[in-house]
Amino acid sequence: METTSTTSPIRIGTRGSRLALWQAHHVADTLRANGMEVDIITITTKGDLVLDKSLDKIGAKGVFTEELEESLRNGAIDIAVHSAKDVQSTIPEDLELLAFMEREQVHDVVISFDPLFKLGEGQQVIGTSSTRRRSLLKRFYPNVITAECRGNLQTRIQKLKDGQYDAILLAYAGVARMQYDHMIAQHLPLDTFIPAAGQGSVAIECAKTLPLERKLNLKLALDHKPTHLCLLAERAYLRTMEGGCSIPSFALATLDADTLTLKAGIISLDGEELLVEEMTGSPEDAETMGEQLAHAVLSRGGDRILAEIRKEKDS
Ligand SMILES: NCc1[nH]cc(CCC(=O)O)c1CC(=O)O
Repeated sequence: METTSTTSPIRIGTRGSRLALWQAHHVADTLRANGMEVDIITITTKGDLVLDKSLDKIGAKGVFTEELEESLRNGAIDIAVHSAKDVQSTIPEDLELLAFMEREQVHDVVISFDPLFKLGEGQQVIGTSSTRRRSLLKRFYPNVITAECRGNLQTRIQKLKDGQYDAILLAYAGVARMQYDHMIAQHLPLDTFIPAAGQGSVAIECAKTLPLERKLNLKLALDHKPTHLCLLAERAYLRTMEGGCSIPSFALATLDADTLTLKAGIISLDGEELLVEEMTGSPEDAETMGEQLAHAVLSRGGDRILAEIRKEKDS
């Protein structure tokens, strides 16, 4: 077979979890469809190894990304594939986010072996590892008991099966990609369970030194412009909040014709205080909007909520 590519195959670096591999294969398929040759290289990260600690306790930024970034630097891989949600808000100076792939539905879902399960009915133990989901549960379903649930999707579902929880909360995107749709008991509404910045999109990272022609070809094949614009706004919000994944903040941008809408906020760990701000503007101003919205949230009490969260974490 003849190929249009005259250079060496694109080496795609990925974590080894099933979701990560799905994402890497999604990238590989898309690149092949664009006439490129690819190799997938699996790399184990700290986030995959340390399963007995809650993510906000491991604390280090980028527990899922560090090893992949090192491989970009030393040239072992050309691109790294991440869940956009797991990419820290500020990436190292020598690397860049080249592309964001078209976003899957962005909401959270309730997963249970009981198809009739409904949040808030009776005594329920809900598994989650995200401070955002835990805080939102406390606010909107004050009677549920939340329990730590870490690990990759298969591990979490196994824990659910073992009876550790009545249900768990997950991102729809991962559930759909792993074909666990049949276990969805409830779809959580976007107006209350606002997702984490970047949820549902796949991010492509590379070293700034990757040859320009290669970068352009990759971007052309993989980048979804509307998703990219939305993620610029959400990530600027996250960066300005200095949130990281351990802070219960959330941000969701949507693009409708030529109007970008950004809704974002923060919630206290006990769920008592919820701040949500919304803003519309031009997609050209995506990053400025994220920054402005963060400043609005901070000045309206978000700074105090953040300080309290940091104090609780340090104690
Ligand atoms: N932090 C783990 C993680 N990173 C991305 C996803 C789901 C898929 C996505 O949002 O792209 C998940 C699991 C979850 O939150 O349910």
